[in-house]
Amino acid sequence: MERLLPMIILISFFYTCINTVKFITIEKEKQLKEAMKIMGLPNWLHWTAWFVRCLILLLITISLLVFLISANLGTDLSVIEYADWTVLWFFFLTFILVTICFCFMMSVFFNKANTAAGIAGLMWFLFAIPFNIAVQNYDEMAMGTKMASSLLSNTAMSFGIMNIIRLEANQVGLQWSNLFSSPTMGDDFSVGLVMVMFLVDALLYLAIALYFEQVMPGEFGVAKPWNFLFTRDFWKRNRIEDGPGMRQKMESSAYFEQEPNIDRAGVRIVNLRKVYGKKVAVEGLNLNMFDGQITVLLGHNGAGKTTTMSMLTGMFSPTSGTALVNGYDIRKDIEGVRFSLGLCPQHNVLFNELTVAEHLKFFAQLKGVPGDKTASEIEKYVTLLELTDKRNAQSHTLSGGMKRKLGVGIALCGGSRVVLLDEPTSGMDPSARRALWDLIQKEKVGRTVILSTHFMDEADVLGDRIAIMAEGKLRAIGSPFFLKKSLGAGYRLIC
Ligand SMILES: Nc1ncnc2c1ncn2[C@@H]1O[C@H](COP(=O)(O)OP(=O)(O)OP(=O)(O)O)[C@@H](O)[C@H]1O
Repeated sequence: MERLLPMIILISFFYTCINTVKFITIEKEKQLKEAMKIMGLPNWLHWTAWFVRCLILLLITISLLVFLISANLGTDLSVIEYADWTVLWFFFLTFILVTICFCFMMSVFFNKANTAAGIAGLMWFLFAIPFNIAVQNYDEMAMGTKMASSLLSNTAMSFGIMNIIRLEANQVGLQWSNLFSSPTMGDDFSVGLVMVMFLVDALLYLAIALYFEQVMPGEFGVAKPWNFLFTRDFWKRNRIEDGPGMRQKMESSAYFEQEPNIDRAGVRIVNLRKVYGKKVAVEGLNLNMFDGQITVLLGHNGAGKTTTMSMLTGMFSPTSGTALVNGYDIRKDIEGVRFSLGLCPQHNVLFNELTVAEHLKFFAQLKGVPGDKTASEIEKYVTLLELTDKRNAQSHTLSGGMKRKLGVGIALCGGSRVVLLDEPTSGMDPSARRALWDLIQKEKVGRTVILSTHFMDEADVLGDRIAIMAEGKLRAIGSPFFLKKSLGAGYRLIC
């Protein structure tokens, strides 16, 4: 029983454990986590939500387990006769705290959900190996060795169960009064010490998870330097107030129009460069995008528009150069950048089970809209997006065009100051495109809107300024009128 019971407990936690790792990693894999963080989800809230969810599930598991092993049901599992069930329950409660932190730790190292779940399942049982090796000569083991092996939570749990069974054999059982006494003469290791080790392990696993999440964020996200904890930027929010003083002299030429006379630029891009392996996706980009204007990034497939936007939102880190978004530096303070950002990514990032209204509510609240104002915010965007009939439809039941509309609504809601729309009208019919154009025009007041497209007509209608990109470089920038004048070819009909 000393070996069998730990194994039964490991198996009963196994399913919840690998599922938790899987679902946390799915959020990462499908970019949902980054999308939520871009629109204001604080990291602590993300982990707390997962913690509470797992805690509830595992509390049910341990309550059933304690009932099965300690109630006198006459089954093979009814092995506990003398122990106080409240101490047992508390023992398992500390074990589930460390188990949740174990799941968090496993999930940060992988980008693919199935790989993460597979490896986590394997590690779950590997973490119990030291116990299975040590169990034969447990009584001869030094205290230090027992403590060190207990850094693996499942080994610590197995030691704990072993002591609980020995206390049963002594016909006293585990009680609050003997929590820190060993059932074996001359041994200092006890169930109480195991519980202390659970808490030490939980803190250790959580620290590993939070640290590696920052330095190895995976496919999406900006990696912090390994010593980020010791840098000033990590502890101090650093905002540069934008205004006339920030105005740089931009050379005007045949293809580059003089900048408009607007004081505040929501986005200032300085020498931004991104290289994927050997492919230079964005090369030395210098561009300012102003308040109250729609700046269109126009370019063919592969011109570098999405890469530029991804760097502005912190989805990818730049190879060199930087940008100030609303005064925050994308290399140093991505949380500050995200404070005022709304994003409609190129591929719809929606929760299948949430309805249109629930999406708007969730993202509006993430961006800080107070509870009593969310209803009017939902109403406003459901009406503007012409999705009134679909307000209670789950997102997976919407058509492609409706999903794009919802994505734009999510980006705009909550008063985002800087709004990035990556090909917002792709897959829409002509009338829906025109309706969306009207909406974007109406909503640009007081915001810096950046929109990418490869449709010339869209750029012409929407763009206050159009930045033409090709092969990662800015080739021309100016108002539609300026560009038509300087780049226009062919016939000209003047009426
Ligand atoms: N994750 C990646 N790994 C390697 N190369 C990439 C990656 N993402 C983009 N690229 C390359 O970088 C270049 C710019 O791609 P990007 O997606 O930014 O272009 P785009 O202008 O947004 O095109 P589209 O209109 O098709 O979305 C392309 O040549 C693309 O193949």
